[in-house]
This record gives sequence, C-alpha cells and structure tokens, in this order.
Amino acid sequence: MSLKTPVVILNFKTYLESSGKKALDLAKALESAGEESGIAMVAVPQAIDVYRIKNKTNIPVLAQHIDAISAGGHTGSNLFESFLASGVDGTLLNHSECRMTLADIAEIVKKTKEAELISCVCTNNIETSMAAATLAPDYVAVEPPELIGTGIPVSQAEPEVVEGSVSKVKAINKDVKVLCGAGISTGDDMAAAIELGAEGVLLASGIIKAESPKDALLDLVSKI
Ligand SMILES: O=C[C@H](O)COP(=O)(O)O
Repeated sequence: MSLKTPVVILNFKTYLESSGKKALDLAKALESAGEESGIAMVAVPQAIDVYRIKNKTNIPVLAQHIDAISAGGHTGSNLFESFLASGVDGTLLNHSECRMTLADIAEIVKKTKEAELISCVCTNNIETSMAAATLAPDYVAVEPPELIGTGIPVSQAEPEVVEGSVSKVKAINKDVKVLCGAGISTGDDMAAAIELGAEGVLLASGIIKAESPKDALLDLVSKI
C-alpha cells in the first residue's frame, strides 16, 4: 500500500483526548478533513484502538510501534501477526518515545515489506535519517526530540535538519519519502515543510489538543 503525498500522519500517542472512544472521534475528524481537503490523512492510534478505527472509518491506520518478537512467551508485547489481523496498514518505528535497536527496526521493516504494509522510521537528525534510509522504509520522519510537544515547528526552527535529511536520504535511496515532525501545527508550518522538500508531516499535540481537531487539520493543509 502507498499513500498519496503530501501526507498528514497524526500520532495519537497516549493523550486522554485521543484514547478510547475519543480515538474514534479523532479518527472521524481525520477522515472528514481528508475528504474535504483531498489530502491523505493517516491515524496512528494506540494498539488497543487500531481494530475499532479500522472497522469504523475508511482512513489508513498505522501502529505506533510493533515489537520485534516471534510468537510465544512475550507478555505485554504486540506481535506483528496480530497487527496484520487487525487490518493495520503499516507502522511507525523508532519514535523518540519508543526507541528501538537498528536490528529490530530492520526486522520489522523487512516484515512490513513482505506483508506490503507501510513503514515509517522515526529519526532525530540528519545522520540517523541516513542510517534509516539504508533500510529502505517507505518513509523516514525526522523529528528533533527537543521540539516535540513544544509548538515550536521544526520546519521553521530547524529547517536545515529537514532540508539536510531530504537531500541525504534521497542520495541513499530516492524512493524513500521524508516527512518531518515536532511542533508542527499550522498551515504555515506545513507549507514550510513542503518547501524544504518534505513530502508530509508527522504531528500530534497541535491537532489532538485543538478545540476543533477537524478545523485544525483543515488549517494545517490550507496553504499547500
Ligand atoms: O509523533 C509526533 C511527534 O512526536 C510530534 O509531536 P508534536 O506534534 O506534539 O510535537
């Protein structure tokens, strides 16, 4: 499966405003904003909310993380095959709030390719974006952790990280698409990201905590 670009990937994380029934409400806001704007919008709920959202909406759904384990005694982990059965369309990997080893990232990227699912490897700077690109995921999402949740957009505060990641990743594998995230919340932030060569954004709090997530999403894509 591939996503139309530019793409908006909304990481629900574990906010109360994006959990349980509110996860479905947020997913429906994404679906409605995507239909109205024509921009691809993707939900990234907690594992427990994936099945519900896949069954009640028509939007692509990514897992926030998939454990690099084999079937058996791994209490509390989430098995790749279980996500497959839930209908998930792919997964984030190595988010700064859920870091993985390079070997585990490589294992899950390989499994997503075999299952024709989407992989989006999160990185924190140009160098880790280059390392991730060697694994040939569908997306690399560069996010300086110090900007996450601050409302200070990476596309305006650290444009060189975005531009540098795009050029270095494309030099390694032109098929890997680069997204950026951290502090992104407005139409100017997303327009700046696209201007820097990103093919979309990965974001969370600016939308999740908005009075109207749907209006915030429509504003986000209003200048691209
Ligand atoms: O996965 C999303 C990123 O961590 C960005 O989060 P944020 O939009 O709250 O800064």
